[in-house]
Amino acid sequence: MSGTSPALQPPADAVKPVRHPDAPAPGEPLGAHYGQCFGCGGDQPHGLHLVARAGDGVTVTAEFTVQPAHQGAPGLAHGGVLASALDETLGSLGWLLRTIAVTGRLETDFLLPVPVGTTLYLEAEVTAVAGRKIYSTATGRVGGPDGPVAVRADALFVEVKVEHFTDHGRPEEIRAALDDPDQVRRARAFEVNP
Ligand SMILES: CCCCC/C=C\C/C=C\C/C=C\C/C=C\CCCC(=O)SCCNC(=O)CCNC(=O)[C@H](O)C(C)(C)COP(=O)(O)OP(=O)(O)OC[C@H]1O[C@@H](n2cnc3c(N)ncnc32)[C@H](O)[C@@H]1OP(=O)(O)O
Repeated sequence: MSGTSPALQPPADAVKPVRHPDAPAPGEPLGAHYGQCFGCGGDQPHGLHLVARAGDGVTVTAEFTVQPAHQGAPGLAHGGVLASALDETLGSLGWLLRTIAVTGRLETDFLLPVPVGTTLYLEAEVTAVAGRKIYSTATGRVGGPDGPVAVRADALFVEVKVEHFTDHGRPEEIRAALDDPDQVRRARAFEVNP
């Protein structure tokens, strides 16, 4: 069963997404947007360490292998962790639009149990854009990139300014991020007009 609530139906004035001319080339790894990110950060010991690559158009692919720290039931991935993997993959679409956006709504279907040790093969695509609202969809397959869909999601991301983070993040992490030239460069890579 899957379905999308009215909140995730693009409005009549929505347009097709446009891949930014400076988007990473298809196949290029996107890297982490923040080293401490639970989804993609390399410095987060129990994080997902999800690795995403640019696809064609406004799409990305990603892989994530379920670790023992990600269990809900014995030997099975926690649903919230799988939702995080979908959220992270959908979030990485911002690299292709060069837009900073945060998840407003995420609707997830869990179709198959996912054992520890499984690699989840994720794909995400922006389907429509309406002003600051970015509509997108994602799947996570098991057994290979063409295997059965274990999880899927539809989402609404909302474009924000960098002040969304600097105004609301805990000051010590924000200070550290602003003092890190690599972090500032990564944040700018998301923005059309840094
Ligand atoms: C140098 C330091 C830099 C540090 C930054 C570092 C790196 C930055 C780079 C990239 C990072 C970017 C993203 C991270 C990537 C991946 C991680 C995965 C993604 C996430 O995990 S991210 C965390 C979870 N996420 C949140 O923490 C959001 C909390 N939330 C809010 O911050 C607000 O809620 C916000 C901003 C969403 C909206 O607030 P707002 O005031 O700006 O705008 P407003 O409310 O007017 O909404 C505008 C239009 O969206 C519609 N709309 C809004 N929400 C809706 C909903 N839920 N359902 C249906 N429609 C909705 C409205 O109905 C309206 O529609 P309309 O225009 O038609 O009226």
